Amino acid sequence: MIEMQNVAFGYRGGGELLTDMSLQLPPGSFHFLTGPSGSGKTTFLRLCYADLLPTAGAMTVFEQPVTELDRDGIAALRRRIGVVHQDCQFLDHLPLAENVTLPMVISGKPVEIPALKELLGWVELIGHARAMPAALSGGERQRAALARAVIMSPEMVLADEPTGNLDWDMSMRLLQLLIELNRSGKTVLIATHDLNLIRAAKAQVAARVLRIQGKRLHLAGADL
Ligand SMILES: Nc1ncnc2c1ncn2[C@@H]1O[C@H](COP(=O)(O)OP(=O)(O)OP(=O)(O)O)[C@@H](O)[C@H]1O
Repeated sequence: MIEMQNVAFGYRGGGELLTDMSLQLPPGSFHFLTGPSGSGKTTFLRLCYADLLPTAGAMTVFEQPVTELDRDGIAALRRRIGVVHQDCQFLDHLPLAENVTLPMVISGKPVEIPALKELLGWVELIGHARAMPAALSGGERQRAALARAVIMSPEMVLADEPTGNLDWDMSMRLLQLLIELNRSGKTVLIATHDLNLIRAAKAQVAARVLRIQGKRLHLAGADL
């Protein structure tokens, strides 16, 4: 699903932030990505959904070499990936339901109310459909962001510190949703610094852990 061979990335004007990364993320797999603050986790996720392109090496997403895709190709690739951003990125003047359905509206797809209700029910936000983003708790925001990430039925879900500001119970609720998505066949990749979250997940799914250390990507051992 994602394959990297000796991939490197550096922001313009800086040196290499990530270097010599080789990796295979098979379809249906569940991975965590961890590493110190500033090590490049968000950057790595952005490479995965072709928001950034490698500065060296070979990388394919859904078997397509990302550096050879044109704008339409990249847009088509992104439609197959749902992203939960670190800061949720809601439009503050739109109620929750409109924020969740935004990807459908943008791509010109009709919003089917029963499907929307089912999705909001799944994330336990039916009663908050008309709430404005500012009136939501951290956990509600993250669940709404997850609903928005999966409304287009992506094959892969990437989440950037989805439990960053949540208490343990709320983190577990969100983790459960991500595990359910994986059990329904979706490939899941979660960036987190929370080792307890990783341990809790590993008790339930065959999750593997990638760690960024010293600009390189390592597959962590079974001890974590
Ligand atoms: N658009 C950008 N232009 C230049 N440098 C950037 C840009 N975005 C991030 N960086 C730098 O790249 C490095 C890695 O940032 P990134 O956000 O990927 O790390 P992270 O591991 O996700 O951090 P955190 O855990 O704190 O969210 C940081 O030093 C950051 O300042």
